[in-house]
Amino acid sequence: MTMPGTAELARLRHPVRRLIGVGVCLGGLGALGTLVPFIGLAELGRILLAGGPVDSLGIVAVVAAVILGLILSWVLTGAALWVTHIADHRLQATLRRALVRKLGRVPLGWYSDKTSGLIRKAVQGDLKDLHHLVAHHDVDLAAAIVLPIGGLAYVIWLDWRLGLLAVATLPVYLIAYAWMMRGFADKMTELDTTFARVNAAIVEFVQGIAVVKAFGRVGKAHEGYRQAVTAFSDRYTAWVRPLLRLEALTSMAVSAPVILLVSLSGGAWFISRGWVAPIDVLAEALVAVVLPQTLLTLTQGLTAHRKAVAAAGRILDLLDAQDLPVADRPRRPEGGTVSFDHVSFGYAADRPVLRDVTLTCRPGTVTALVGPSGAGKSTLAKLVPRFHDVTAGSLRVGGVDVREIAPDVLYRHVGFVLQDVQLLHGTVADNIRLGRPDASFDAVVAAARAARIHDRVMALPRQYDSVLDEDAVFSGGEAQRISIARALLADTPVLILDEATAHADPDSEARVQEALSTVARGRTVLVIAHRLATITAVDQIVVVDDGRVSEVGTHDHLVRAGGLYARLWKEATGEAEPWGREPPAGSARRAAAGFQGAAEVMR
Ligand SMILES: Nc1ncnc2c1ncn2[C@@H]1O[C@H](COP(=O)(O)OP(=O)(O)OP(=O)(O)O)[C@@H](O)[C@H]1O
Repeated sequence: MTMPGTAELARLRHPVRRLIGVGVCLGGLGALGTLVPFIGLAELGRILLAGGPVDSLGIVAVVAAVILGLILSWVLTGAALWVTHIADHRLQATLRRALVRKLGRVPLGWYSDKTSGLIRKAVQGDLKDLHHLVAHHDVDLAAAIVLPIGGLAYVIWLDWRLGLLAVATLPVYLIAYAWMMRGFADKMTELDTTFARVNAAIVEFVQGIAVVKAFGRVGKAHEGYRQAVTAFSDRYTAWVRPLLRLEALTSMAVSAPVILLVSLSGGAWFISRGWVAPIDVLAEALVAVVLPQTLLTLTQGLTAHRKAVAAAGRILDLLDAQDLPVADRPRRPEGGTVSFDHVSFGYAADRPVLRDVTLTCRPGTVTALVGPSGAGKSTLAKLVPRFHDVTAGSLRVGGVDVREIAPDVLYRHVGFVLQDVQLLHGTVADNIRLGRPDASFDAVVAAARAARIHDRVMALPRQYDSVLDEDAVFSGGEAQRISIARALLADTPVLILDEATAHADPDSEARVQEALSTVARGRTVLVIAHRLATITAVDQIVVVDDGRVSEVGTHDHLVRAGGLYARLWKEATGEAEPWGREPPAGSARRAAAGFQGAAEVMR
């Protein structure tokens, strides 16, 4: 993550820069107003201590000026904060909209556990953390600059030597503070890293508690957490303890008694030399006491500011994510043919995952991608709905390069059922309707029936109106069948199916396979097959090995060829004769019924 500099922060605050500017001006004027009572007190003293009759009119004028100054100061500071809080609300709304727009424009492959965590943090925490940066920091800073400058200007106007006296103790504080803050960023990074270890130890402990307990390792897991906490607390104490002692000493330099002592004793000497009048010393002492307050306000806001800057960095990282490139003049795909033409792709530039893949999948056929784990099957299939864009070659759907199809048109053309099914918080019917919100209830039921999930839904307390995670809790296999119903209702000409590996329960698996066979009818289907027994009857089996297509053919053809597929088939089934036509008995035979059924339905 990049820590934003001034330019980046200015970019983030750009939409509300005028409001912040108004807030800063009002805050600066308000800060000047706080000087009025102090100057007024000094002037009052000057009038009262002057010889001769008391100037009552002068007193009234000064008191009126003090009251007016106080009221103005409150009103202006209040108005400044009101304006910057409006800016904060506007910026939050603008950034929320920008984040939502960005989420709609990034490629699907951008979404991962890491980015989902970042989005959650940005929306839940980071936007709130910006509050200090927008609503307070600049106003505080304006006051911290204007108040000392105004106060000092007044004292210097009285006598320049009094100006020096007013800031006499400040250098002690500033030098000590700079010494304490040396290496602050590095120390904070170090502490953040140690604290991240504490968090990781907590997460590890909580997530793995079942396994840890089952294997009787609770003591060991506790130990990891204890060590992480001790390391953090040792480092923190080692850094902070000497600083606290020093801070206690140096903050004395800007405390009111010390400032008054310096001002009055120094002032007495000035008076004895005939440089200034006694009342001028009083005015200087009052102003000198106020000056350090602004510094303290700034340092107190330092942690909130630091948090806000880090939050701004994370938000900018999200907003700067690369958009999915969209063609200026998009074209519409015709039909459901999917063709890979010398396609290469890699997640990192120096590590190709797919190399020179050429392949055609025709409407009304089922193509199964098989191969060793990590060979690139999922990556290949996910290129079709543009989870990522090819790095070389071309991938066409309906005769048009996917990069030339408008994303919404592409998503209406290519549906996918992934292993990691995402069901949304909402009713069962809404979840099935996701791809076609205007579908009738009858169409929803028909899709659920075809996906073999209707009976299960009817057994729920509120049937199709049951809400996920409230009165509808589905097993992995059932969730997959809901997502199959969703794909069926969306009725896309091309369908990508990531065959579920997680649902080993034979009954659930057989039902998922049955459901898939219905979906396959009349479409171009690309199946990522993890169990070979389920795809023996498909039209085309594509063997992917280390990112290349190593074999293409039907089950019989590939088994006879005696290559990688034949070896995988033998391993999967334990058959002595790899060229045996019949799928093995038991669960594999049951599973095989799925895509065989699909292929038969299509013929
Ligand atoms: N989002 C990603 N970022 C970086 N590398 C990835 C990503 N997804 C997959 N890979 C890598 O790409 C390679 C191919 O992965 P892929 O998931 O396509 O293989 P697969 O054949 O589908 O494997 P499996 O059968 O185990 O699911 C692997 O080395 C994997 O680590």
